[in-house]
Amino acid sequence: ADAGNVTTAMLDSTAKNPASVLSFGMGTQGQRYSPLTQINDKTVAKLVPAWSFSFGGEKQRGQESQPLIHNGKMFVTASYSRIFAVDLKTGAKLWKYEHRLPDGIMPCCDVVNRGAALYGNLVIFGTLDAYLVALDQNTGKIVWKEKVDDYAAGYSMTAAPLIAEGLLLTGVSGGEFGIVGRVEARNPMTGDLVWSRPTVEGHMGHRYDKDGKAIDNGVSGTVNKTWPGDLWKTGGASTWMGGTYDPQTRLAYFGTGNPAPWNSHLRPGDNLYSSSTVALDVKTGQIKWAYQNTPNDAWDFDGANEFVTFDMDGKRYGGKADRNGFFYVIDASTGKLQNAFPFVKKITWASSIDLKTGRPNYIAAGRPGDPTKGEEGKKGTTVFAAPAFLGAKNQMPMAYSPQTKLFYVPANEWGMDIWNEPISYKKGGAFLGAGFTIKPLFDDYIGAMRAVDPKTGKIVWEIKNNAPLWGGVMSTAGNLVFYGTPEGFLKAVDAKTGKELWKFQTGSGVVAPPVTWQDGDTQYVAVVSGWGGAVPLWGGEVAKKVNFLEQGGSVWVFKLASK
Ligand SMILES: O=C(O)c1cc(C(=O)O)c2c(n1)C(=O)C(=O)c1cc(C(=O)O)[nH]c1-2
Repeated sequence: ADAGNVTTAMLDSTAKNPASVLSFGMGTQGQRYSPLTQINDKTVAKLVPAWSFSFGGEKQRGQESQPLIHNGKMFVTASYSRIFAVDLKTGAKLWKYEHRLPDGIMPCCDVVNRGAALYGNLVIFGTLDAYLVALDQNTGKIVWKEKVDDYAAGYSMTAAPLIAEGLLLTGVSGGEFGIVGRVEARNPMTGDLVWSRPTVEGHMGHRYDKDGKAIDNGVSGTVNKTWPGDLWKTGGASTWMGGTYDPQTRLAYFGTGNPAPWNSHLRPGDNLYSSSTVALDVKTGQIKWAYQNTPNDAWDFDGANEFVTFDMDGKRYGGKADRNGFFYVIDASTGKLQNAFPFVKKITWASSIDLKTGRPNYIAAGRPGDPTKGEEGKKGTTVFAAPAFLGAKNQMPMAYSPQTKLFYVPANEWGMDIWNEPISYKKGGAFLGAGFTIKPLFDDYIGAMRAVDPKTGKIVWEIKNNAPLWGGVMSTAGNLVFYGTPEGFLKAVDAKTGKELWKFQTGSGVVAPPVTWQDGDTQYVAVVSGWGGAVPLWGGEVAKKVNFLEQGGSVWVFKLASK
């Protein structure tokens, strides 16, 4: 494995350097593709555990972390803002850091963390009370610690930070509490703020320097143009899944979450830049382009999902499997929509996306009613909507394979009854103005691992899964796709056909993405196991149906038996 300090050049080429996993996404562009072939469609049947490491204690719940691999060590975060360094050869603990969390943290969707970032000699991660902590990779000692925002106002951090062009780029969580989403850039070695860019219009003409002074952004905007009154001040659009970065376009891409509150009748207008992808100039924070997936979002569809860049017909595009059920292919340099097609069977809020205007063709009856009309007492008319608010795809990252030219999307088929209620903003209170009941659509499955062709919009193959899929995906040059299931399995399937080739029971549900690397002559695969995340908390009937595994907290490492 690589030794020494992690540099920008190493991060920009980590996808091509199979000795390490230096960033979330297995490369900042987030393809989650490995060129390694020792473990392949012919050999994978011989994959066996090399070691397993327990996160221990009573603190379990959702484990969504993607491990990082560098310099003979694994860096893996765990629930409740913990991080471990583990010896790659032996699986022995090298150090552990447990952030001291105050009472009253408010993560909406479990006490999760999705991973850390590596830079220089540091490993950096965000905490549930909205701090960033940078530790020495060798000792686990704190090098710097910065408060990002006020947890009592609903701010938290669950995403892995992104390093691009030598800067640390992070988002914030808290869309359900009416926080204001933003992207921040810091000096990764010191934690000093370089710029901060809010993702809610009203702040639209501005970004902020390190002293909080507004600087013209170069993107013109008008306060109140897409937000009524003062609602933009509590407008959500949180950047809770973090971002990706493409060294070719030199842009960082951040998805933005739902506009707050959920009740869309309180905020007529598009509510920019909620439920969008924003492309940022890394050095300045200027928004180079923005594309809104769900203008005036009424279903908590968010737009937070990852934008993964790839080559098609000699051009650079980004793919995004949105919670709203459509898969978008967008010019990564300009933001121009190239294609948008459904990747789930049932979508009730829009019939299609107009490729000329980039806007959805709404189905009016798909929008929950206005409580001020008093249709159902204080509630607005309840509608059945699909996808459910937990999305056609949620936080679990998809993969792209340049070999098969397919995206591998962990999709879910479900709907919900949803209605609106009156609501006003109160600091630290849930800011929804809506209620819901999630419902399965089919008897035999909710999850569906789907191979999606970005060019044709065709689903090339699918594998149904009883429970909702909530872990991420990895593709490899060995013609393999790896993914985990809430039923506890890590699976390997044929990337071209979807045929199942191998599976292993990890002992708890898998809601985290696998990784692979090669140390000397041996290829390894790792995945974190530990059931949790939003489904058991918010899934209602669905959660009852799938809560069949105990909680857990461990990381599993595999290699071929003959090695
Ligand atoms: O709006 C937000 O700030 C925000 C944050 C998070 C989060 O940080 O985990 C989730 C969501 N929204 C969300 O809508 C959602 O469905 C969700 C699922 C999960 C999860 O980890 O399982 N987190 C979140």
